[in-house]
Amino acid sequence: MSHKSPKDFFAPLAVGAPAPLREIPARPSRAIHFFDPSNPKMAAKVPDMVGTVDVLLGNLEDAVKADNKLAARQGLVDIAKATDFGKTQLWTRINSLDSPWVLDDLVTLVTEIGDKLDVVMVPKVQGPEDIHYVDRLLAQLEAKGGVERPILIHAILETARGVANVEEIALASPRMQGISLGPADLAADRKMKTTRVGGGHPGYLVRQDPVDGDIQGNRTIFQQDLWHYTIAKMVDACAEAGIYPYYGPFGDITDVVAAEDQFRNAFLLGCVGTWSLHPKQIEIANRVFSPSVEDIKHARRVVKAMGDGTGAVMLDGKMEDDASLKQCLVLVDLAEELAAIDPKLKELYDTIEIED
Ligand SMILES: CC(C)(COP(=O)(O)OP(=O)(O)OC[C@H]1O[C@@H](n2cnc3c(N)ncnc32)[C@H](O)[C@@H]1OP(=O)(O)O)[C@@H](O)C(=O)NCCC(=O)NCCSC(=O)C[C@](C)(O)C(=O)O
Ligand SMILES: [Mg+2]
Repeated sequence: MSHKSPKDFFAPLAVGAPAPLREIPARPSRAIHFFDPSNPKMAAKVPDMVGTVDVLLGNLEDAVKADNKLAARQGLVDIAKATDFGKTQLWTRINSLDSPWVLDDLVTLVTEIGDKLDVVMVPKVQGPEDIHYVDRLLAQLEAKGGVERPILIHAILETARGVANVEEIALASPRMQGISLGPADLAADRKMKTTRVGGGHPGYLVRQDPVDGDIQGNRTIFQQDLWHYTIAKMVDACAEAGIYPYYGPFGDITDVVAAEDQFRNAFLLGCVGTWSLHPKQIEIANRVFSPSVEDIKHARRVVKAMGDGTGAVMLDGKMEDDASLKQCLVLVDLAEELAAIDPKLKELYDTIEIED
């Protein structure tokens, strides 16, 4: 296998394309809100959603009817041209690389609205070769369209081969911004026997041992997380590459409680955000992926108690040291990033008083 030199890795892939970024900026992206630009009712809501959600994503792939593919592409161009997105990011999900639409998706979007598009989400990524293809094409189109900053790439992990190659995918290009779980396609590709879009399954469980040998007796069951292995693997791949992991879709729109649980599991495991498929999932995602007041209060106390950041101290009967401080700094840094774009959170975090 041939490797690129570090020098070439950070060189533009087309004459006239912008230089790749050395680091992917930590822009808040708690909810990536999906809309179908060919659906007039949804499209009409998008301008008013600016500022209420970190990312608005014009979806062109699955969930858009085949007959509406061209209308969705054009609808996204029209919305992007007519809207000032402020601090809200604009992403798209293009059609899959083996589809008849994807080439025109990329050509049209980059040349028409490349200056407004922050991230291109690529579905069903199988390996680094898929990222290399999009990488070169984006560079050519950026050069053609005079785009001045590189458009980033986000991969969806939704095939068994993609999961097997996740580390290589994460490291495939300096454009890689992050990776999301695609639980529905992944389940089908793996031949899992589920029929839901993300979330748990009541049959996937561990049962308490029989009490006094009574097998038929009342035994507590603990439902397990079907996605733990994949999310953990994705989080490690993203952390190694310096990019951002995301949960993905939770299809039971009415079950806001289980959606919140799934999102929180992902947050605790290292994800920075999730998808929102319906307006009511935005508030859940924004809340879950923002550190709580209690977390920030505790984190700031540890930072204060640790002084120069070395050694060990006792706080409330617990040992704190260099490593627990680093965990606290993850939360403190995230709170600062979020406060910079969310005035309500800034106010909330600013009013926290730290005890000794
Ligand atoms: C579920 C659906 C059909 C329910 O749509 P509905 O109209 O029946 O729902 P509603 O509750 O009646 O909607 C209330 C209002 O909100 C609007 N609305 C509703 N949703 C949105 C939205 N997203 N953005 C903006 N507005 C929205 C809707 O138009 C309506 O407007 P109205 O009050 O004027 O009548 C609809 O919400 C929807 O189509 N959401 C997006 C679905 C989507 O993008 N799916 C693809 C991502 S998941 C995926 O692909 C899997 C993956 C990763 O690939 C893999 O695991 O393999
Ligand atoms: Mg899918």
